[in-house]
Amino acid sequence: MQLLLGIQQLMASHTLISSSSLRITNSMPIKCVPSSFTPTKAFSFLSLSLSTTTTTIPTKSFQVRSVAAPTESVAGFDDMVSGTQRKYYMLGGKGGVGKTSCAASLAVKFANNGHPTLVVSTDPAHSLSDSFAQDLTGGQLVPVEGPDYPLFALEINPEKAREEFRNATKKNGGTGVKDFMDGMGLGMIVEQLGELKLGELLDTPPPGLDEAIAISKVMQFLESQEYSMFTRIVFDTAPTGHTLRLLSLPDFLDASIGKILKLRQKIASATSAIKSVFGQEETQQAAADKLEKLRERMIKVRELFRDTDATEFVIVTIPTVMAVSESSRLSASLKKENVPVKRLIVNQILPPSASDCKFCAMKRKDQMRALDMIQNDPELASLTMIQAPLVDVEIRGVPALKFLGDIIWK
Ligand SMILES: Nc1ncnc2c1ncn2[C@@H]1O[C@H](COP(=O)(O)OP(=O)(O)OP(=O)(O)O)[C@@H](O)[C@H]1O
Repeated sequence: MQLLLGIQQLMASHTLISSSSLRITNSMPIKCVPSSFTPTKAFSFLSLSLSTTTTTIPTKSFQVRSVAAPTESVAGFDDMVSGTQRKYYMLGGKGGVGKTSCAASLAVKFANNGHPTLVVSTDPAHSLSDSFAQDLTGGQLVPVEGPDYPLFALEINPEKAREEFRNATKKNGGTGVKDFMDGMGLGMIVEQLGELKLGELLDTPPPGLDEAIAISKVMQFLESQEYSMFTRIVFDTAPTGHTLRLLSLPDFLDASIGKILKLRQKIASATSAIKSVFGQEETQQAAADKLEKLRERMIKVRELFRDTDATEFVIVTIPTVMAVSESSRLSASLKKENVPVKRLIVNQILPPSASDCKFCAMKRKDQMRALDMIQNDPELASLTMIQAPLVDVEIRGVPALKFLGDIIWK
């Protein structure tokens, strides 16, 4: 009820804050919060003021300007929604900025516009269930209730996926092989395998590995008929650090697995007779096939990331210096890796207020500084900036996500 109230109130103010090109000024006649407030109360208070004020809003004083100066204009939601060929959207950024909320809102909007949509979480923290306020756990396709057309969610369990990977590679590069090879005087080959650092990778996997394997798992799913219906796939990715490592992983794993497979082929003839005696040949072959499949999928993941026709990476940030700095680094890395990035969502911007209290005035000033920083950042200034307001209640459930989606995706 409270959520609906907040949403209705925000809808009333929607015309004031929804445009990506609107500048938020302090000229609107909205009361500010009393000095003894908590942040949560403060924003409820703001929206309450929005709904109860009877003063005419001086729209003239509400300046319109382009906050970011995109070098090339980026088509809006009409373009994102057009066509039935499959498109992938990956949303990423610093932890807690609103990646899941933005990804879920985009998925709802696609589904409401007629696209059978899949939203996938590769973030080990998994907040899709919380965001949709529905149980979407289990690592399987789960239908999301609410949108007009089919929307399914998939929360990949990176732990489970990594375990499968570990089991497959252990048979080739793990201790079982080492003992076996040592016994045959072929220990130096194992040393060569050691140089590939695959064992190290599996014992202390870098955070991006989970993500890479999770996405590889998604690719595996997507090869199946069951998934062919989806024309839009939205990824809610793990925080920035994971994403950056993920980008370099397909190349690394591709090279490592490639070398392992080559080495394996080299020794295959020398050891096949012995292996057949020990009855291990079949298992080895099965493991090698699994590795080869993983490698093929890694190549597909790498290609997918760079496919400008099918993929777009959307950076989500908040107006703070720290988040903007991180977004700038993320944007630079994505560009370096040739991953298509066009849009930057600046989430949680303070809604307009006529008479800010000290706290709100400071906060607003701080946010404006961060927005200016974006304008002057060589990596971010060229992206199309989408501003999303800080809403007075948590965004949970399909109606709330639809509301947020209508503000962000235009
Ligand atoms: N514009 C907004 N107004 C108000 N609350 C918001 C807004 N955007 C996100 N939130 C809230 O902020 C919290 C974090 O959002 P979300 O889970 O989407 O972030 P995230 O970047 O995916 O986090 P994580 O990195 O932990 O996965 C949630 O409680 C969400 O409801």
